[in-house]
Amino acid sequence: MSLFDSRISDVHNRLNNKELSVSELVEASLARISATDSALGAFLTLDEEGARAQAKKLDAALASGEERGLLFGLPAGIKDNIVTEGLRTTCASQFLDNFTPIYDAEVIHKLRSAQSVTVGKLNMDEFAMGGSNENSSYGPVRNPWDTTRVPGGSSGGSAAAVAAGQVYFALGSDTGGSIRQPAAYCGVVGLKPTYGLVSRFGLVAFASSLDQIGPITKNVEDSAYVLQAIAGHDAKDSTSANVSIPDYVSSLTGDVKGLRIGVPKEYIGQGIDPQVKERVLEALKVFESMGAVWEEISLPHTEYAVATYYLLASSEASSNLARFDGVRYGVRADNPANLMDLYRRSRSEGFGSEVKRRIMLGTYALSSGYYDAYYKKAQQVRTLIKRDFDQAFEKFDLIIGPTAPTPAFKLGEQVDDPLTMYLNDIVTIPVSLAGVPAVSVPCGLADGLPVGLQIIGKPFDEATVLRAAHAYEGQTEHHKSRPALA
Ligand SMILES: NC(=O)C[C@H](N)C(=O)O
Repeated sequence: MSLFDSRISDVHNRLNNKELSVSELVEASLARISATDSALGAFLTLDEEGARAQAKKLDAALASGEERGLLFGLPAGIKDNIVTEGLRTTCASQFLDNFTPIYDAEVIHKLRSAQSVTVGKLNMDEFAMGGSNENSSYGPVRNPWDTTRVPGGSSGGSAAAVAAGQVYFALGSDTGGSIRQPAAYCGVVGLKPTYGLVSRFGLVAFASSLDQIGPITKNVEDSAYVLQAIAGHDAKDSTSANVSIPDYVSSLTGDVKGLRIGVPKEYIGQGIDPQVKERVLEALKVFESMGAVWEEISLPHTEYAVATYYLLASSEASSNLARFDGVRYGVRADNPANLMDLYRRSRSEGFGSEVKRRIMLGTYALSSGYYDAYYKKAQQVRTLIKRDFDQAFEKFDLIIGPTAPTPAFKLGEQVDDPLTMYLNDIVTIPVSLAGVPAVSVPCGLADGLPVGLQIIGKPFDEATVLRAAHAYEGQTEHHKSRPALA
């Protein structure tokens, strides 16, 4: 068994018993990265020196018996749209190729307090726009289960790095599925928290009303640990919720007897691969065997979710990305004739084609004369989608379905077809628009590729989502299957 197959609590026991040191953990992570990353392309920046120095410090703390943080000594990878002081942060965009932040995101600050070790920054779709990691300026990430396939996106590097045992856990960000879909494709656990639970301070904004940071891990218990470390109110993020944070780790132990589960017929109907549907139905049987009850429900506005998302997310992106003008950050066009020329050329040369597509779409939707028909209408539909969830949660504790309609597809298969690419998020996007929490857990294979089960909960009820996921995991072996490259 590899070091990276054991749970956080097991690693902590071994550190306690002096069977293992933090330096050994960090060396194992760096060795694994050097052995596998030329095949995967998960890392954009490695901080070997920083990681080794931090490991030394933590080993000294261990020897002196100081109190330890929740994630003590665990090598972690960070999606490259989360700013890290002194460590290059590119958002996988050539626009930010030379950008080194001068401060840490709040989640990085929290990881520091929890005493994990950041080993580097992870590849992604440029500015988190994409579902395959093929929109990175630095080349795609490959799926550790089959390197001819995509790892999903936009947190593809985060999911692949965890699946391949390069790091213990990773942070990703999810706007319309970017944590859950790559977690599903790579056979790992990906949690998108309730909007507002985790601070967005220092997350490079894509669509501010949707973006959330969350953990990608090998199992549900570890997910609870990482969430525990990063959740909580932050005055620096005006949308951060001031709610009390439960003990996620200890609430894992309850059972799921009597839990009421709704299964939207729209999530297992047309467009869903039959094998994916089969795996979901098998998972529901496991829940039944544990005493939960489920019935089919309807979330009637599901069919409008993808269109609504691409109007709203692109509108917000067009506004957020206005700050990349060639003056304030990153790359600047050579010898501009005047200020307009500097803006125009820096943006034309700096952004990739998907980012440009979203900026144009969003600018169009927000422009006068079209605003009411597109942006405002999409906001109204978002409310209807949110109401579907509110109504379902009056009767049910959880909603369950697949995370993605198919398993991982081949590299290159959908790059020229943005609409097909957008439809991969058909069952993650409604959850994002409603702002509710959801986790993707492995629920078996289809043609040798992982399938993800999506467990969706009430706002700020991550404890129930994780408890159900943990109970399911305890009854199955799916999370133990490992990719060829692990
Ligand atoms: N960012 C996300 O959550 C993924 C989604 N596929 C998008 O491109 O917007």
